[in-house]
Amino acid sequence: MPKNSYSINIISTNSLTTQNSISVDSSQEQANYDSFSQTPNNALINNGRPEPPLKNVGGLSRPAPNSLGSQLSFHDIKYTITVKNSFCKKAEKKEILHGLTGLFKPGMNAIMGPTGCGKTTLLNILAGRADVQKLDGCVLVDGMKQPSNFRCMAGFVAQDDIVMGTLTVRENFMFSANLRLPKSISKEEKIRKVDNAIYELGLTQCADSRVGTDLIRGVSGGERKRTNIGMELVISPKVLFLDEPTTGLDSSTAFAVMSLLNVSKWNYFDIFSRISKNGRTIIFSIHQPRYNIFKLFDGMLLLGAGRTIYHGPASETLQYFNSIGYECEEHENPSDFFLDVTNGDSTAVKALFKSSDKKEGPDTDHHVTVPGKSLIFTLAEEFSKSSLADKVYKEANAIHQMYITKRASGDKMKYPVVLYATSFVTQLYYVSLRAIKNIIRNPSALMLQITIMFFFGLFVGLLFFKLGTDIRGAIQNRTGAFFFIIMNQVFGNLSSIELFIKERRIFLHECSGGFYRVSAYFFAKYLCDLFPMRIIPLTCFCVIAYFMVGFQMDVAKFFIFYLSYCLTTTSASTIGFAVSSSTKTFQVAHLTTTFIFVFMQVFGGFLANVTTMPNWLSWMQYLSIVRYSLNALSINELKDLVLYQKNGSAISDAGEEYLASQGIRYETAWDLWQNEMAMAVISVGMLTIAYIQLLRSSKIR
Ligand SMILES: Nc1ncnc2c1ncn2[C@@H]1O[C@H](COP(=O)(O)OP(=O)(O)OP(=O)(O)O)[C@@H](O)[C@H]1O
Repeated sequence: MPKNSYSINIISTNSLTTQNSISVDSSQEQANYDSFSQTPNNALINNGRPEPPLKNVGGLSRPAPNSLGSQLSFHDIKYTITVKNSFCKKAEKKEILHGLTGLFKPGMNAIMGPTGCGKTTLLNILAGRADVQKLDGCVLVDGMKQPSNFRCMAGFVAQDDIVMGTLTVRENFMFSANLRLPKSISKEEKIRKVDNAIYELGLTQCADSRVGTDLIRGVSGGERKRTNIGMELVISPKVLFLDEPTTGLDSSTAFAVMSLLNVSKWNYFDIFSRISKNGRTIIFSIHQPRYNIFKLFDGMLLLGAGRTIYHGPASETLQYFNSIGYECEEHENPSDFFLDVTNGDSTAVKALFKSSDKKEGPDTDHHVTVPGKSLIFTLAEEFSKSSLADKVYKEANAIHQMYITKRASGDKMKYPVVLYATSFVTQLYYVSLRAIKNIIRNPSALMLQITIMFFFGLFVGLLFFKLGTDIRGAIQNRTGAFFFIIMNQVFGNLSSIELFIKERRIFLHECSGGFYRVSAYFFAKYLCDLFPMRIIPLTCFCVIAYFMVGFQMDVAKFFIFYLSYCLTTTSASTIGFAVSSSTKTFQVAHLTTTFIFVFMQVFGGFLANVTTMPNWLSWMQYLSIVRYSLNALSINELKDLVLYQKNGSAISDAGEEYLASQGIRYETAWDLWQNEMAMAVISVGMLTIAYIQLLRSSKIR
């Protein structure tokens, strides 16, 4: 027997039972399970060559009936997207998945198929992460309607690694455990779970190394992938979804990762205590796994152009294809063979020629001459007619029928809804802690902001050093200083646009995974940006500039100056937040925010006198934070300012005269405070927009 000959090997001795939390009698349950499990005798497939049985397909036996995993069934799933190929063309509807039905049980369930066949789309649907507007059909979890927040209960490892690179592996695991495990679990228990995860995932060596970002070298690709998986395993979800977990890994690392997942069938984190040997449900999409990975699979769904080509026990796949006339060559990897079959090329097609005389084989000419979709269509039809499909569909339909019957009889059959594991305050605390760690570990942005403000304060101070009270330049120089200060503060806050764009993927992933509420993330990010990145640098600037320039030496006036400056900063930065939470790209956010700031500058009162503007245009000054800021600073400084002529005579109302000429009302305290209020209102308004946009984006998938 050649070492590398592949065949399906069947376990027949293990107790083939399943968990099924819907109330079916045990015989029915056993029957249901068996239809999805391996055939009881060693099968002779691979063109009839006998193979010794695998000791253990998947390395482990089937999970016990009281398994910790869930059973997911999906019924007539259709997913339709709207595609607009060009600006002039009308949008067209495109169906990606064409009425898929099936079920996944505790164990390792693979979704395979060529690129673009709809694996990720189906995975997202099963994980409750797909856009329900585009979805037709239903997904049942343990025979009950999938709750809308199912994504909070299940683990999901995305195709691209999404993990905070500035934190260490351990810190990332702790972040997940602290936010997603309930309060009832003690701190010590959480630490134990994290330690176990680190140990079991083989991350002990790099547990205290940073994961790494685009700029900072961190752990290796395989360790990064395992960190992503660990973030989900640490909460021991009943169902774990993984989108192409082996992509980008070398074959032995890929095997190591998949073997670890296979272990998790056995109630991953109880593996030491051996409390139980119950399995979890692991569903993943995968491209072309090597043979020893393929051997780990229990269930398999092979897709082609959104249709089912095969669905059933992984160990029966080759047998099935053999039965319809496709033969896996002796040294060929089954995964490559499946792709060849669905793509209609290479060895699979050669096999077709060989098997063309088979009675039940497909129409060889048809396959060879009509590649692509029609081949897929034929394969899908072939499967739908098979006895295997009959078994799977019967089982899935029985679950669906039971759900419909129970619902009709008034039983809501709702899956228990799990809300967030932690409170708003806890979430705010941990997200803030992470944000602060991020700033401390990547201090260049903060240091740059403080340094720029420090030097800019010095520059303004030197340029307008000790302005004095000589009437010839006092007012012009003061308004010039205000211009510098306001423009510096407004445009200096362009950096705020990166707040929600930079971490957008992490936010969407974590929000979908039930780490935190949008509000907790929003306030944590805002507060952790506001104080270190805005308030500290501006305080530095204010103190230097105010005293060097020599504005009026009055405590109240200094604090009003400081407040006006704070409000200018916050309103400018919140405009940046509102824009950045509404767009996905940095360039769009940058251009939009710059445009808004320039527009505000025009109506700010420096470049054009707003009193001389036509009415239809001058109202725009009320949208300008530059205008409010200038008004507040001017009233604060120029009111009650006594200036002196060359001959030494005092002029007490020169400042007021200037204010009047600019259309700035200054008589009452309200005239000053209404400008401060306006900036505060703009800040709150922009924060509200930013929050709503973030909330919206967390729901768009
Ligand atoms: N939002 C979308 N807009 C346009 N096309 C989409 C969208 N979502 C999915 N598709 C298309 O639907 C098909 C299935 O996509 P999906 O990502 O599910 O495939 P896949 O099997 O996971 O592919 P891969 O293996 O390359 O990751 C592809 O042709 C894809 O281009």
